[in-house]
Amino acid sequence: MTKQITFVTGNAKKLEEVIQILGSEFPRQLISKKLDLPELQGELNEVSILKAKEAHRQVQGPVIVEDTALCFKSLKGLPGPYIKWFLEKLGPEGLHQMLHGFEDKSAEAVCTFAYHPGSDSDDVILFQGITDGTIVDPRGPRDFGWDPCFQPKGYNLTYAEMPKTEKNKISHRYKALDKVKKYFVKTE
Ligand SMILES: O=P(O)(O)OP(=O)(O)OP(=O)(O)OC[C@H]1O[C@@H](n2cnc3c(O)ncnc32)[C@H](O)[C@@H]1O
Ligand SMILES: [Mg+2]
Repeated sequence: MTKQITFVTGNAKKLEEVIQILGSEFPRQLISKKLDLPELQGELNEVSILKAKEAHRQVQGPVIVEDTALCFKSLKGLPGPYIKWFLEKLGPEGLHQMLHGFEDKSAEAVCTFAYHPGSDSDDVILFQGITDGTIVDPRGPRDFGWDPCFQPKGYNLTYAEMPKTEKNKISHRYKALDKVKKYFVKTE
C-alpha cells in the first residue's frame, strides 16, 4: 500500500496548487488536513521547522507543511514569513505602496516545505524554492493572496494575470515541490 503523508494547511488555494503541481507521479499518497497551525516568530527556516513539529504533534504520523514568505529586498527581507498579516491589513495595493520611496522594488517569493517523517526522534527536512520578481501596482484576478502584485522576473504578467498552468511551471511552490518529488522518488 502507498505510504501516506498528511499535508496540513488552512489554505485551500495552496492545496489546489500542490495537487496540480504534484500530478500523478508522486510516489506517496497525500491526504490533506485543514488545521490553522500556530506560527512562531523567527527566521524563515525556523518558522517552518516549528510548524512541522506542531503538525506532527497534532496529527501523530508523517506530515508535511508549507510556509510561503514574500521578501522585499529594500526592506532586508521583510515582511518575509509575516506576509500573511501584512496582506490581510494592507491588501496588494498596500504592499506595493510600502515600497514607495524605494528605488528597488525587487522581491523573492520563497516557498518552504517542511517534512516530518513521523517518529518523535525524527528530524524535520526542508525543501525550498525561490522565484525572483518585482512588486508592482496590482493587476489581475484577486483569488489568491499577493499574486496580483508579484511580477516574476522575465515576465510582463503578474502571477495573477498568468494562466494557472503557467504560474505552476515557474513558481516558488513549483520549485520547492520539484525538490520534494525528487526526494521521495529517490527514497521510495
Ligand atoms: O495554513 P497555512 O498553510 O499556513 O496557510 P496560510 O494561508 O496561513 O499561509 P502562510 O502561513 O504560508 O502565509 C503565506 C501568505 O501568503 C499567501 N500566499 C501563499 N502562497 C501564495 C502564492 O503562491 N501566491 C500568492 N499568495 C500566496 C497566503 O494566502 C498567506 O496570506
Ligand atoms: Mg499560515
